[in-house]
Amino acid sequence: MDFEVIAHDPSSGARRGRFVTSHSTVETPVFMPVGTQATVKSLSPDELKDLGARIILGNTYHLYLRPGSERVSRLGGLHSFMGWDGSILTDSGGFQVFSLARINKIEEDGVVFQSHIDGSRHMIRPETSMEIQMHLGSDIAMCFDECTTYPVAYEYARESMERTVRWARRCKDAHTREDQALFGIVQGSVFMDLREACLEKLVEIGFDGYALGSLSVGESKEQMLEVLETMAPRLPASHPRYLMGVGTPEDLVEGVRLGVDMFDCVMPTRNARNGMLFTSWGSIQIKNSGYAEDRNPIEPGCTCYTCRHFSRAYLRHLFMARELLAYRLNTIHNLHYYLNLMAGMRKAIEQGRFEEWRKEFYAVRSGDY
Ligand SMILES: Nc1cc(N)c2c(=O)[nH][nH]c(=O)c2c1
Ligand SMILES: [Zn+2]
Repeated sequence: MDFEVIAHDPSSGARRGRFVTSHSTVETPVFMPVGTQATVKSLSPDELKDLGARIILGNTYHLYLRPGSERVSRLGGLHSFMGWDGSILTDSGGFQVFSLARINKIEEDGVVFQSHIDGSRHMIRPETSMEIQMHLGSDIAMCFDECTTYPVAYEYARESMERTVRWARRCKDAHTREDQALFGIVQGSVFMDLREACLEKLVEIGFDGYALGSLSVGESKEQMLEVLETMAPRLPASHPRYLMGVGTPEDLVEGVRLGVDMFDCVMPTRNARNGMLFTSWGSIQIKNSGYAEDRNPIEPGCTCYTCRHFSRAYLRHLFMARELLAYRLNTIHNLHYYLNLMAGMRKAIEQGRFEEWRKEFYAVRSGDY
């Protein structure tokens, strides 16, 4: 998968890039909406496309358990199964296995766990994760890894990171699908020596892109920023840099400033379903009674379908009545906000004015995060 850096911002590590998969051209920096169970919740592929999404994320753990990756393969692969003709990145399965399933044991060979759906016992090995993702047919697969929680003891973080590197080597050896890129995931928690050692070993193995995992898992913003400031610039400049599972609008801006190219996070879609709507000055909780007769759109000037057609009063009514349309309209707005934020940063980098854009971004925010 060829990654091209088109422009560098003169006053930060921000960069504008592009990569092409067999399904779409992806302009970076990019935000990937999360499509956990072969759907970005409540939206159709056409609506995603209209919002400007060109790559989405699928969860390997979920799709393996239901409907099953071999079934998806028999049905033509994930793109045709879900009717999405853009690009798809599937995560490693590492995160959900460690965060959702009941872990029975982590051993050198892989992880034995019980399904959160029916309690059935499974074992995912690095080779299994590769088989699942090759069956799904995503454009980008992620190496199987252990996503460590926070806090974690240094000794455990070291052993886990070293195992993740051995698993990455096994993933590379087991990955045989030519039309699918494979990214390595840098682990090591908040310990910089472990992070740097991990990156060095992953680069020796050689991947199509490099991700930073186990961030935004409970560490402080300062700790996350410290890892980002140390590691993002060290990820190979000629390859896509991917910050997994992050984050708030501010996290995206700081990640781009430090040279990150790809992001995914459930925040815009999950918060939409909880009635938390993003705006340029911060966020609004639509259920607040103050919006009961507010004829304004979520954000005056927002060009999304929701803001062009509906008032806060109506959106509050739908949310209080638990109408399904509430989740759809809120999701459309929040994803539009995130995708539009990335488009604004891409344009600012092209124009060499990212720092100026960043100052404007913070100037209008009320910091209510
Ligand atoms: N926030 C995160 C989301 C994820 N899907 C992952 C992952 O798949 N692997 N490893 C990770 O560290 C990780 C972190
Ligand atoms: Zn809007």
